[in-house]
Amino acid sequence: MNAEQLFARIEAKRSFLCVGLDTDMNKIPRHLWAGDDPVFAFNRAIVDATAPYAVCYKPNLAFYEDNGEKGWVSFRRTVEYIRERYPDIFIIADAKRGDIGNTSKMYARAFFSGNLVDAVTLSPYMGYDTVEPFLQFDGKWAVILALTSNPSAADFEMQRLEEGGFLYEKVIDTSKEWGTADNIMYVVGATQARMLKGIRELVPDHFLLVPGVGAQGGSLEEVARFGMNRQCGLLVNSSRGIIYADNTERFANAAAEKAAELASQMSELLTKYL
Ligand SMILES: O=C(O)c1cc(=O)[nH]c(=O)n1[C@@H]1O[C@H](COP(=O)(O)O)[C@@H](O)[C@H]1O
Repeated sequence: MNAEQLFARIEAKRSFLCVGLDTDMNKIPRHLWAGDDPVFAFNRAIVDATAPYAVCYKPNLAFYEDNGEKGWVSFRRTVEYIRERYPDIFIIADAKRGDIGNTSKMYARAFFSGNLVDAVTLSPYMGYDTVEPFLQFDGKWAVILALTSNPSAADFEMQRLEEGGFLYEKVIDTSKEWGTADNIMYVVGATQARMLKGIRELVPDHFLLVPGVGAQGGSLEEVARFGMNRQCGLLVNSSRGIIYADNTERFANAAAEKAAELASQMSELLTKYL
């Protein structure tokens, strides 16, 4: 999928919502625990309920790896289910990988061969050869961490450089030359919305993955005001705020309501800023 196709899907649904599948066994409703794969059963219900409002799903690998071998099976079943039932929906494996070229090549194959997912989140701090293998797959994306939503973003990303600017700006400015706006996206936390104005000067055309609305307190309105471009250019993620809206038997309906609420705000913001 390229940027134009992604934008077409955003326009069709009037939503730029990414639902984060950060599925924690301890937080899913008890009645699901008895089945053979409770995580998959939960994800399937969440996906079926939220698909009308979402253009993207983002399973975070940590939540699957925590369950060992079974976790990897739940992850695979989830992405295969989305592919089969909702082939238009973009899938990001939130794995935050990044290693020497020879190793990154294996990570890229693990996620992209067999069309498992469309994109993988990557840490850029080991440089070009960590990202390059992910750019060798047609239609696939590297999602590079730029300015993250966590308080500790101040430790490195927000460091001022002697040459001027912040380290995250250098990361964006350098790495944008490695690929194009059709295969590189940047992560910018919604809690950093005001910095989006400067980021848009560096990458006016790139898509940005923006987590941090909902549970982390970021403002959707500010994200759209400072970050939207001509092709929307935003995928805004919410995980806990949607998938754990309720932990009774009506959890999927509650998730759908939260997703619909966000999508309706997004529709208004598309009208206002696009
Ligand atoms: O790469 C990410 O997705 C990510 C980057 C970032 O800066 N902040 C951030 O919260 N995330 C991820 O986005 C999701 C946010 O989840 P909620 O806070 O529950 O909506 C989690 O999977 C985080 O790991």
